[in-house]
Amino acid sequence: MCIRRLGTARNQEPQGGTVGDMTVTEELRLGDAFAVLGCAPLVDAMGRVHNHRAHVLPLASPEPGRHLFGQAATIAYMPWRDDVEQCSQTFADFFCRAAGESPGGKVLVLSSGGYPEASHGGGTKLSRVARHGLAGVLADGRLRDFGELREHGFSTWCRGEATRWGGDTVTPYAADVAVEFAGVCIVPGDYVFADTSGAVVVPARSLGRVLAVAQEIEAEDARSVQEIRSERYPRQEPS
Ligand SMILES: O=C([O-])CC(=O)C(=O)O
Ligand SMILES: [Mg+2]
Repeated sequence: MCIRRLGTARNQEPQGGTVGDMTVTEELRLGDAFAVLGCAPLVDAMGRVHNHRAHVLPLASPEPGRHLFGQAATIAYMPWRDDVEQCSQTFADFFCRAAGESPGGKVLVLSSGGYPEASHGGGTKLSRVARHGLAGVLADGRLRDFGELREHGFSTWCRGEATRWGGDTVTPYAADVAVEFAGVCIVPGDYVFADTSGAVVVPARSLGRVLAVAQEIEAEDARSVQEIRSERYPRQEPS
């Protein structure tokens, strides 16, 4: 059974408590800091701190004004088979294993299972995200019922809307494991941020460093814009 500790969907008031090592207030503040920066400086900062790919190209959302931030709770999808035991387990089982004992504020991450055009869930199954206080959903596949997802109040980013049920194409296979997401490795507990520009995945232990470097990059960019404002045209090379 899922244990609901916190309500941190972005339309809800924080109810106190902790998310991982952080209080809910600290995590909301951090999410706001990410939102102010946006994806590009965060991706640049990841490039300075780490060598691996950390960015996802823009996704679709039922409510693009809602950014998504939180620690990844992962479900790995696979192509559906009629003879594999996992394919007969329910989405609820995988959801609870992914979200763990403290689902509040987490981001449910769904890998594509090789079929990004297939539906990976919809308004009914994903109503658990609101019920158990997760921040939202990041799906490398399509989702159904955009209208319902919008009403649930959490933030959703995915490959687009689907109308056809996808349960005979893809199926949850494992929970709380590393997943491949659009060419990026997402490990449970990584921080993910998504907005209209795309998404970025930050290892939990690098969070403070990446945020600080992204803020430095923003300051460098602001200085460059100031210099460009007083630039002569054509540029005069120093003699
Ligand atoms: O049934 C599904 O797999 C997807 C869906 O529409 C829902 O969860 O509402
Ligand atoms: Mg539905």
